Amino acid sequence: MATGILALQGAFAEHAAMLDRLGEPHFEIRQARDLEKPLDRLIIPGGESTVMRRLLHDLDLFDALRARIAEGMPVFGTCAGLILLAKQVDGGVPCFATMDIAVKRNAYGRQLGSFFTNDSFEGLGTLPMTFIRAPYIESVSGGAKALAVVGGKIVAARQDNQLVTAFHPELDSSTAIHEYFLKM
Ligand SMILES: NC(=O)CC[C@H](N)C(=O)O
Repeated sequence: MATGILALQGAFAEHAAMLDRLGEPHFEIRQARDLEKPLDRLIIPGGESTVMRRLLHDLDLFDALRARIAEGMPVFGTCAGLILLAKQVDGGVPCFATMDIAVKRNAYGRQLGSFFTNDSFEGLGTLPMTFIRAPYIESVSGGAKALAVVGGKIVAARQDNQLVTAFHPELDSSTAIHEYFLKM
């Protein structure tokens, strides 16, 4: 199985390191030509969702990737990646809009925007969670289901082939969420 990591901007190298730890092959997606390779699943990293959204269009990646996600290719979005998959974005503009979640960007405000906690994740037990200028999910609808709630806010969700976290599992020691994704 070939895992592509969107590598336009942000924390793509950390996801690559995580997949290396799991012995899982991967490649970077930087330009349309990279989509000629077999692609079985996609990771969209954290970073700046506004910049990534613009680059996806400028580099002609948007339509092909959106079609693949809509067809059911497994996709894992962390932080900015979560924002890019959401149908509704408070404080931003939807991008792929394939997931029935409403998200709030930079939701914790400047002071509290970055923090660390340990909290429970559906089916995986207690996991480390690093939040960096994080969004949270205001609501899930349709086929989307919450997988983790921290301080009353939904911070992870899944809808069929789409998995999102508001935090950054690629920055912590636990490989559990990446393993969960690789089994989807
Ligand atoms: N760490 C992150 O990915 C932050 C997301 C960023 N605040 C955004 O809106 O894109």
